[in-house]
Amino acid sequence: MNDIKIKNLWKEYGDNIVLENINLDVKAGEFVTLVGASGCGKTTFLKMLLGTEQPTRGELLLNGKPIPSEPGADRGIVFQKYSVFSHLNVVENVMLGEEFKESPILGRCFGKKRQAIRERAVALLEKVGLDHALTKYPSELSGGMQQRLAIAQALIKQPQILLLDEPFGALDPGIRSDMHELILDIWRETNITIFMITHDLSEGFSLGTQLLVFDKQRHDPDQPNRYGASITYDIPVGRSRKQSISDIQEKLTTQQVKQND
Ligand SMILES: Nc1ncnc2c1ncn2[C@@H]1O[C@H](COP(=O)(O)OP(=O)(O)OP(=O)(O)O)[C@@H](O)[C@H]1O
Repeated sequence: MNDIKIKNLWKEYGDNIVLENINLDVKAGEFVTLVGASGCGKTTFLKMLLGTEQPTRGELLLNGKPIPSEPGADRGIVFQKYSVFSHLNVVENVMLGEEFKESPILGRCFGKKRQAIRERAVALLEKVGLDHALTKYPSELSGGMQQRLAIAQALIKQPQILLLDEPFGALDPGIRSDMHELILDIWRETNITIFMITHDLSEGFSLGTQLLVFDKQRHDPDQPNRYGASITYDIPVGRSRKQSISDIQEKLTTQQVKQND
């Protein structure tokens, strides 16, 4: 099991308090969606789960132990901007992570080992609907195809936790709904824990099982960095809807207006 427990977590950059007093329990296999005003610290939060940023204070526990302070194969991430390698073709992009794991110096395997990695990569590309484009380069792919590739790239390491930072934000609505189906299929098949940032509250409600709203509870107009955001709503969704979308939407809009003042 990969339960996550967060206790009184703070993140500060110098005198900019980004996150304060974050407390959270996430059971393995949840699909957690994160919403909040721009700049309130959602990406920073994902980076702490990934291990590329460290909390200033507090505890971030995975199965009762501190999350390792560096990225590991158990946690994969997909960003909004395409994070694939432009000089590698589709199948090579997916194989790369595994080749580096097997051969850290060369980053390339040979013979049967390479063949086995290739077969796994092709199977994943089939799952994300890119098996017809194995030898294409990223510049030849649409935005949706590049995000499918980035998802396959993250999945080849068989992570227990998948972190998605607005993965569909740049895509057209039709493509987005295809991507929703894809990510839900992957989540159901693998029982992986997903954390996904979105600016679209209805996406957060419809995809997630647990919706988190990040917001500042205290605000000082003269010192905007004095207080950080915390989790103001932690709602089970998909099962029950205790709060309405419009209620939360109103709070988010108010927060955005305050930040823009
Ligand atoms: N490496 C860093 N050094 C200093 N400040 C940083 C660093 N990374 C992020 N910040 C600051 O932390 C705050 C939160 O940024 P973050 O990117 O986490 O917000 P966000 O909620 O993901 O925003 P958006 O929705 O616009 O992507 C911002 O004020 C940002 O300037």
